[in-house]
Amino acid sequence: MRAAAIITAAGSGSRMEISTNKVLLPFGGGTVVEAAVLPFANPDKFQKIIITYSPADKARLQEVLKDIAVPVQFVEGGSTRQESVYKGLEALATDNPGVVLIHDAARPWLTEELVAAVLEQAEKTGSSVPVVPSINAMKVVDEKGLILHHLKREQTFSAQTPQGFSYTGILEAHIKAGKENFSAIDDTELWDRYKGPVSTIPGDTANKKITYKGDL
Ligand SMILES: C[C@](O)(CO)[C@H](O)COP(=O)(O)O
Repeated sequence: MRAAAIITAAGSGSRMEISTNKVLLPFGGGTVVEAAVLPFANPDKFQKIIITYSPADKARLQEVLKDIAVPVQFVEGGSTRQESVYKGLEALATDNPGVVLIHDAARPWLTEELVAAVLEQAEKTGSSVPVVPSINAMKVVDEKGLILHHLKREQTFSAQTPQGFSYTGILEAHIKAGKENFSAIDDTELWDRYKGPVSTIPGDTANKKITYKGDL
């Protein structure tokens, strides 16, 4: 069974301090979002790509993504990443893919190899997230700015996207979170809370997320 992908492009990019959506900025002869979507444009592996958008960006996103080799569906995002992903999952109900990969449009350095590795692991175990070891010492800090805990570096990792899950499993996790009004940092947190531990695979240090101006 072929998979589906949800690419989250509805963010406001407030930390970038620019008026344009960062995913529409120029990148490698195209735009950031094109580079983030292209590794999924393999019709043998993916049956559909969902792009979640903010209304102001819809026309431009449609224009830059018009030649993708897999059917692309545009779904208006919500006010949070979690809400946007849930809307994307709902939009896949009739396609009912076996596995869905959820990716940030702001990660343009993604490779086809990492997509294939996430897909393979999610098909095997139901969940998959690429992680890279932390390069800095990680601290838990309280609201007064004081360090509460020093985390063991060998046990701290940065979670990347794409994050892959069984479609029915992650949809169920989102529905349960909605009922409990639980908000998560990403989909692995939802999976962990409602389905069980998430399988990690080695990430790619080049697969960075554009968050601040200097990241580009
Ligand atoms: C999902 C994510 O990329 C994992 O590292 C990250 O949480 C997304 O963060 P954003 O601030 O919502 O872009």
